[in-house]
Amino acid sequence: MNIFVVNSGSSSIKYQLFKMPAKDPVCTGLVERIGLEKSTITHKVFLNGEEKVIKLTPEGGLPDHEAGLQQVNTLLTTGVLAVIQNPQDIQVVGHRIVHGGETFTTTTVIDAKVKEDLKQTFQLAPLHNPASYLGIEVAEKIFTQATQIGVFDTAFHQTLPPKAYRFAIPNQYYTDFNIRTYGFHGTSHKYVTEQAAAYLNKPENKFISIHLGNGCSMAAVNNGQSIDTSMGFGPLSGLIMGTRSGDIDATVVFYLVNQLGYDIDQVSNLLNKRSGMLGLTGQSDMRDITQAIESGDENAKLAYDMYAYRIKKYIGSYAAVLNGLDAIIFTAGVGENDALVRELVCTDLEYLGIRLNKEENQIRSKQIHDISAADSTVKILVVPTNEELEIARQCYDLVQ
Ligand SMILES: Nc1ncnc2c1ncn2[C@@H]1O[C@H](COP(=O)(O)OP(=O)(O)O)[C@@H](O)[C@H]1O
Ligand SMILES: CC(=O)OP(=O)(O)O
Ligand SMILES: [Mg+2]
Repeated sequence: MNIFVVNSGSSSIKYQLFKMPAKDPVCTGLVERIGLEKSTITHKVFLNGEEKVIKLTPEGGLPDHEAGLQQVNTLLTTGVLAVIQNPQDIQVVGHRIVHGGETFTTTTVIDAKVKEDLKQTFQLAPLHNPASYLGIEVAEKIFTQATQIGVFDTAFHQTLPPKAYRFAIPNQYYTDFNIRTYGFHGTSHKYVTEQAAAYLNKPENKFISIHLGNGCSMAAVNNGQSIDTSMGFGPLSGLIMGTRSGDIDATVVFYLVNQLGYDIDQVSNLLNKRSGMLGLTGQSDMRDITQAIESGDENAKLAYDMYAYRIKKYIGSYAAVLNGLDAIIFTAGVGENDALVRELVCTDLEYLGIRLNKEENQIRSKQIHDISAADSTVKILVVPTNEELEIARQCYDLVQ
């Protein structure tokens, strides 16, 4: 079964094509800088164990998601590296959807009613859900024979107990307006904790999963069930991220509005798009910020310390709610690649039984990698995430 997985961001599309049940993708790709001048498409095809890469910079850029996916369709269907004959060969398109709200608690076939309901979630995840919706509309036009399926970041966190997901505001805000913690990156937290359980041969386990990409979140996972997580009602709270503030006292919002005259859109723009590492250092990509540290930039150093300190506080908190700890898991772009972040996080956590092997920490690997010292009672693992594979699996299970 040909399952095409689409992970639409506000200015990017990640995709993978699977011939399920095989778990290795036939091709993968990334469309970047949609809506800007220098859009790029990096398309990789895997043929007999070999990787062939096509890099495109379309003339005049890619104005929108439709243009991006149309180009991807051309790459899939034409030339010597074509992987399907025509778009009708795709039976399922699996979409990553960040926020499912109260309505979508599990993997769902997308029809007109679902699309209507999805619009209600736009203001809950303004950076993400409108882009996913666009991705669905475009995929419907191109892959006309395919069943479109949504896989929600929030679904894995449905097991949170009320004491973790409720806010201490009057009950009516929960009962009437569904204001509660939902949690995000669930597909990734699920995937990496399952991988870790298999790797450690520990079906019963207490794990802390640390997903550090552009968006960052942590989850306390007990025997495969999420019991607490750092993102909340929307994907803004918790850890310090590329451009998002993470946890911040709500009093700051009142002050911005009442004293500095901000309107609410300006506050949202500030906290979602201009804060986090970008606000602290002027850059949001950790590779650039590491370079700044190397050239002696004090702001960059402080920002790294703050970033790691926030993660450390959540590790302490989740070790407490789990009442024990078998492993902490680093994943996603920063978690998998940034040795300095991992070292800062793991320093001075001996009390919890966390001891890093600094040499192993420097080694890059595409496989699961144990970076804990021999005397660490808690395993420290780097587990490459694969949200697209997890989405493909869930789609396959649903249509089988
Ligand atoms: N080699 C690297 N060293 C440090 N950070 C990296 C490296 N490669 C990627 N990153 C970080 O990973 C981030 C992207 O992570 P990713 O999981 O792809 O995020 P998203 O899915 O949210 O776009 C980049 O913004 C960058 O900060
Ligand atoms: C939920 C979320 O923050 O997603 P991303 O990391 O892809 O921005
Ligand atoms: Mg991501």
